[in-house]
Amino acid sequence: MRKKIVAGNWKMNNNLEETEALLSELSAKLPNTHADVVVAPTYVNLATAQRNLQSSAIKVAAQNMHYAENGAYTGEISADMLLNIHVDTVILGHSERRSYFGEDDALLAKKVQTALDKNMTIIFCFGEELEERKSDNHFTVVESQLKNALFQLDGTAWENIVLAYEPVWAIGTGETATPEQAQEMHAFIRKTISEAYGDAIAEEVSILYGGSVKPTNAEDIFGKPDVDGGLIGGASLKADDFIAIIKAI
Ligand SMILES: O=C[C@H](O)COP(=O)(O)O
Repeated sequence: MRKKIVAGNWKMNNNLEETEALLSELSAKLPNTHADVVVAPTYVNLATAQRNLQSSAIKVAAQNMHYAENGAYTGEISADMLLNIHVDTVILGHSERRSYFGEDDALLAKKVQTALDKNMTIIFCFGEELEERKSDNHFTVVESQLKNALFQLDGTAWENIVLAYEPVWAIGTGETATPEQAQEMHAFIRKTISEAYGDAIAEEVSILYGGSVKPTNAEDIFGKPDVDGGLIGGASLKADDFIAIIKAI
């Protein structure tokens, strides 16, 4: 049965002290849950987070990585550097990486391949912009994001991939996709995977929703059959909100 996952993407927030305080509050308040709980602090605090969570059920993920093994890539982080500090999960393709740092499908395909070569778990983000939804192109956009970055992989790769559908118009805006919009897109994503890889693989892939998930809407969104959890931004920075979202699953 596919996994339920609640992941917190802390983006460029929280200094060292704030990171440690949030981690200890989350550890202390973490409810019993069947879901995997993941947090993705900023790079400089990853090793600390990993150390502080050694005896916790909360997993640590990185927010990005480079595709190269090592070398002259100023400001970048490799898969081996993450694995060296025992971080084996990485978020790739977040819309902020795509729009502010020019990451396109071709680059993401390389990053995905490197992460898979290193046997890492990938939380792969994608989703349409507002104009694309308004012009009724959201299904086409999502399909092409998936096909361009992921559909060159063989079937076994999907064991290491978690999808995160994040409509860009819902990220940090307070405007959430309705549970029905999320379900409609998640069902479309699963059908698209099924057509390419077959039902068995499509049924096992966890598909998270991201975009203004809050304690007040989490239960309705997570209640939809093709929504397997969430990638949470703003609300994951407040322990009580994040815990409430975990409880909602
Ligand atoms: O990675 C998380 C998403 O960008 C969602 O962010 P948000 O919950 O602040 O809208």
